[in-house]
Amino acid sequence: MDTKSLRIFLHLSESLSFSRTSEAYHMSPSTLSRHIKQMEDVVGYPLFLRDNRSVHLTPEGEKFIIYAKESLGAWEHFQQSLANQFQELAGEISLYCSVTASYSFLYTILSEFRGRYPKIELKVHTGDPVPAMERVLNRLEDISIAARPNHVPTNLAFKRIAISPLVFIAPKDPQALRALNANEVGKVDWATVPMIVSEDGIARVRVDQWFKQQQVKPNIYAQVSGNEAIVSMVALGFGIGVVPTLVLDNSPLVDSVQILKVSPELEAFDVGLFTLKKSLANPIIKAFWDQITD
Ligand SMILES: CC(=O)[C@](C)(O)C(=O)O
Repeated sequence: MDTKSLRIFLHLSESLSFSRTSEAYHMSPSTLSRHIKQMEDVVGYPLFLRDNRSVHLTPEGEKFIIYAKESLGAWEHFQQSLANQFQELAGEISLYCSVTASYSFLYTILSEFRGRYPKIELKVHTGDPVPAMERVLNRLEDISIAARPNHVPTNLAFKRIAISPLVFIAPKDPQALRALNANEVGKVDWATVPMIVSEDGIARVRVDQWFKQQQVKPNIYAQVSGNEAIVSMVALGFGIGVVPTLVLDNSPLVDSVQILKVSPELEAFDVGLFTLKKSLANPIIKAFWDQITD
């Protein structure tokens, strides 16, 4: 039976007045009567007893109220579930970050997001953080995690996740240290010590500036892409490196290296998410962005 008929029946079962119910449904009392008659034919029993002065429900009519309410409830429930399905955000986001960032941040970022938006699929690409911002600018990724440069392009939005000091690290083993002309912590011959630094990017800019300030030309032994590998090279005794502490904290080699106290200290990394400001008009990216609180 159609939902409109069920609603009309329920209205009449409450009003017990053909004139009021016909008015409510903008039909004449005789059309309403015909409607009810058709329903009674389908049900096979009279639903109402009527005479000139009053209208009463029959026992079958009473039972039919239960059926009508249940089926309308089920119908509404069904419609709601369709509506929810269309309102639920679905789609794909691509995210670029370093392996370290995936260890440190993805769990926190994604654990709530996954529950709230199960239909948003995530594509995570990991690698050297240096090109992370560029990849967003070039639309290779929707979002990336990286350190904020001193000048962020105006079409990019940035949201901080963490501050991580940028530190000089040396091998912990005293013999390995001595082999590097750095026999005492804090006493390093900066002109000769082999340096292991980022090939490029913010860390490299800061290290180069630091050496310039010291008026020393660094002896660059290795240029590495990806901070994790800098820790490995230093742990193996190849030189002194520069990495954000975040990378150290997540490195299996953390116990093989030590942080050197240097003055002045390097400017810390301001690590966070990048996306194109334009992309925030996309509800999926906006949903991801909005659930990050620094
Ligand atoms: C998140 C980031 O880009 C770091 C901290 O620099 C890294 O993981 O190397």
